[in-house]
Amino acid sequence: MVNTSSSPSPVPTPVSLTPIIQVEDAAVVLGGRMIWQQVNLSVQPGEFLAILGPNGAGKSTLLKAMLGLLPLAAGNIIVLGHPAQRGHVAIGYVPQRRHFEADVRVRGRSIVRLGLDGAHWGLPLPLLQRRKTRETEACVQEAIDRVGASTYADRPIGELSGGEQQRLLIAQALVKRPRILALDEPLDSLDLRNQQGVAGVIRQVSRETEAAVLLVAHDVNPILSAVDRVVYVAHGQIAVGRPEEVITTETLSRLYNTPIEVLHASDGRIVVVGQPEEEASYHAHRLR
Ligand SMILES: Nc1ncnc2c1ncn2[C@@H]1O[C@H](COP(=O)(O)OP(=O)(O)OP(=O)(O)O)[C@@H](O)[C@H]1O
Repeated sequence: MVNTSSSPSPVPTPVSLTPIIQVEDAAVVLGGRMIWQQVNLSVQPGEFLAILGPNGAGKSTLLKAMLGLLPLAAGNIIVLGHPAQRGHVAIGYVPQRRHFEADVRVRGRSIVRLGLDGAHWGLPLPLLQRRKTRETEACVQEAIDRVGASTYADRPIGELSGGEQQRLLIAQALVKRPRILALDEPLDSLDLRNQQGVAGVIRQVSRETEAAVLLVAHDVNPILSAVDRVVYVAHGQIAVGRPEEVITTETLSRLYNTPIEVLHASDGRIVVVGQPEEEASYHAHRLR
């Protein structure tokens, strides 16, 4: 495994030295297959980490393991000083592929408020009866303002664009002022401008609130200027470090154990060439 803790050019250490998440020699097995193993990772408050890798590599699995949603086959994951635990109140989570159909009439503001009502892990449940205290509404408004959604927060969510819905879902995850923000492919299906916009919002939130961000993405390019470090998941292992340290021909070839070429386009984009199919290259090795 490549890990910058032993790299000659270490990642600048954020102000706090106490990790908010510590992953130690962790492994996950699903359906009799080793998804990844010997994973070591330390996340500091205020850090923005992108979890990258090909389809099926185990990115969502890594996020879910850190959220205590999946059991480990080996190792430990410590979150805020305790073993990773499902439903931690200090974690805001936006699961993969959530969107609202056009006929959903619930206002965006109500979707954000659900983050305070205990229905924030999973699809919104029928609206719970609750008292609209001034404090509650102030928290909801603060989260809406943070993601820049105040102009459309009172419209039915089903009428909003994918990018607008995504901002409101992030606001829902933010409403309890979490210390960790876990976002599974929040940029999926957005155009480039919206990807960069949402990434910028997340970056700003993390700077202002010191929340650690774990963001699963397929493409590093829209978030390149926002992230501190990347966690590249491939071939059952991870590589961790700054994008320019990890997304290199040398590191990715070592990770995949096959020649990979990393090209830099004239517009600054990074292109990874020769990435093997994850299913064929690693997961074909079933555990006995
Ligand atoms: N509950 C499960 N039981 C068995 N296998 C599973 C289960 N959940 C996920 N997997 C498998 O684990 C592997 C990793 O899945 P995961 O969703 O973490 O990948 P990913 O990198 O997030 O992929 P994608 O980019 O396609 O979302 C995949 O091969 C998937 O089929």
